[in-house]
Amino acid sequence: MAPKGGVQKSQHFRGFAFHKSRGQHILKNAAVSDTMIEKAQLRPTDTVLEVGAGTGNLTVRLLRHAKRVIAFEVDPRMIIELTKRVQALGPELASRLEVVHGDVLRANWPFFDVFVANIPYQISSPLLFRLLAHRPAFHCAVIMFQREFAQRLVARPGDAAYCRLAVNVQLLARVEHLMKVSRNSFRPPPRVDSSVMRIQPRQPAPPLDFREWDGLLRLCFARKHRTLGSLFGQMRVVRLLQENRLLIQRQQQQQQQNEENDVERPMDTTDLLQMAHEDDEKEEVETAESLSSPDSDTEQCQQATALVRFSIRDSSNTRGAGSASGSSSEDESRGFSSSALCLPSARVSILKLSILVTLV
Ligand SMILES: C[S@@+](CC[C@H](N)C(=O)[O-])C[C@H]1O[C@@H](n2cnc3c(N)ncnc32)[C@H](O)[C@@H]1O
Repeated sequence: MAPKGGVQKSQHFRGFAFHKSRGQHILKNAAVSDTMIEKAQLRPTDTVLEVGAGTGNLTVRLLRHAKRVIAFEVDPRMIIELTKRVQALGPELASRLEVVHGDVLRANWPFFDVFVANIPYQISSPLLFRLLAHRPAFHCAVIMFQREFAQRLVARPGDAAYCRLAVNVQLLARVEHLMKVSRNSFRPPPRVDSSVMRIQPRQPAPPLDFREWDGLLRLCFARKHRTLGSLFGQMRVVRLLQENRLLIQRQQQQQQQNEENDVERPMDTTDLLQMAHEDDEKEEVETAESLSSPDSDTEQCQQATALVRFSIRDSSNTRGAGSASGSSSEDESRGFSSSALCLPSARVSILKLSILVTLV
């Protein structure tokens, strides 16, 4: 059955239609596949993870260079084609392939050394953060992205494309633009251009509380054209940060009283994963809102700080304080805590921000 979102009926492969909603644009340019594999610098001992194997144009090449390839694919029709194709290559190569049927974002991921994929673009952001949160960390990833998304990944301070995504990804990984790929390299051709990127996780990962960090970034990027100085100079923002501080203090006191034996959950990359899902969507919404509202500076700032404030309440609720009135399920789903968003700590985090942004 065709998934929701439409089928490009004019584009068929061996009798079946490509589903646009699943990002089914087969990479037909063999030179691009070969370059991706070359840039991944595969060793014969490597286990490779591929997402969206499709009919196997990349997969069959990967099998020739790696010890093992684990390929996720959501569409059973593609899996049938892929399996037939790989079996025709002989038992030795076929035995190196493990195909996993299902949505990669819902699956548990195995261990892998290298990630190589021409992914469905609609899952770029969650997939990327899932990658960066994966432990043990992989050696390198070579990924085809939509060009605009790729440009955001490498954007530097001052660039129009500089955003939370850029800061977060560059904080956690070295990101490199490897090559531009035209839409004619795919069948059917997508409406957008593409770029191949190399991503190498920084090891060890910076010792940060990712929820705290992302809470701060949300404030910093709440209004794109506002400087940090003017943002944090606003009385409204300062007042909200002070309120946050009081809330945190109350939360800590309550925690001490009620949960003496409770150990604080260590910060881990799950927090990073959580924020990633919200990253792009939130930014797009914010951009749309800011365009439609000429006087949205303070509103956006209020929204960002209000979200932070709600999250503190939510976080105290999950520790047994009951349900706070006024917190929507959307707020609850955000799940970032804000110990950094109390005033003194926010100053420290701004310092951290400038140091880290300078470093990456
Ligand atoms: C851009 S095509 C790439 C196909 C092939 N790797 C190639 O380069 O020719 C993306 C593939 O990802 C699959 N796909 C889409 N969403 C997926 C998901 N959530 N999990 C796993 N595979 C997915 C699609 O069915 C499609 O085969």
